[in-house]
Amino acid sequence: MAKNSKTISKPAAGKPKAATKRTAKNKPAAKLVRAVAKRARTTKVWTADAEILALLPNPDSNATVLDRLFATVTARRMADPELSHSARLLSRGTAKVAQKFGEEAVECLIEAVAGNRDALISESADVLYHLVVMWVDAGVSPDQVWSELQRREGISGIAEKAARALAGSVTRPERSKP
Ligand SMILES: N=c1c2ncn([C@@H]3O[C@H](COP(=O)(O)OP(=O)(O)OP(=O)(O)O)[C@@H](O)[C@H]3O)c2ncn1[C@@H]1O[C@H](COP(=O)(O)O)[C@@H](O)[C@H]1O
Repeated sequence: MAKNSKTISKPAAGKPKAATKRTAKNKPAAKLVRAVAKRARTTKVWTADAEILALLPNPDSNATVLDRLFATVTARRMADPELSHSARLLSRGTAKVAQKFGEEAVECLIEAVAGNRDALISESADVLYHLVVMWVDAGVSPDQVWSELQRREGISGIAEKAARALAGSVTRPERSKP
C-alpha cells in the first residue's frame, strides 16, 4: 500500500507515471481493435483465434469484477432487504429475479438498436448485475460459466450448430408423418 502511494505521489521525471501506465495498458486493446477491424474488412469473417487473443493484455484473465460482484451479492443474501437491493430482489423469489433480468435485457437491446452507445454501456452493467443475481438465486457460480466459455473457445458457432444438428438427427429419429 505504502509502495503504491509512493509511486503515485512521486512520478518519474518526464511523463507522469499514471499517464505512462495508462497508455501502455491501452496499447494492446487498440492493437486488438485494429486487428479485428482489419480482419473484418479483408475476410468478412470473425475469428476469435489465437492470433487475436494473443494481443489481449492477459488472455487468461477472467472477468474479476463479476467474480467480486458475485461474492458481494452472495453475501447480501442474508442482508436486510431495506438496506440491500440484492437482498430485496432475492427475497422476492426466482420468478421476480428472472423477470428483472429480462426487463434489463430488453432495455439493453433497445439502446443497442437505437445506437445509444453510452446508454448501452450503462444498461449492459444493469444486465450483468441482474445476471449475477440470477446466478446467486440459481446456485450457479461464475467459475462454471467461465469454464463453459473456455470450453467453447476456438469452436466456431456455425460448426457447433452444424454438429448439433447432426447429433440431433442421429439421436432423434425423424417423426413419422401422419
Ligand atoms: N451493480 C449493481 C446494480 N446495478 C443496478 N442496481 C440496482 O438495480 C435497481 C434497478 O432498478 P429498477 O427500478 O429497475 O428495479 P426495482 O427497484 O427492483 O423496481 P421494481 O421492478 O421492483 O418496481 C436499481 O435500484 C439499481 O440501483 C444495482 N444494485 C447493486 N449493484 C451492485 O451490487 C452491490 C450490492 O448492492 P446491494 O445489494 O444494494 O447492497 C453494489 O455494491 C453494486 O456493486
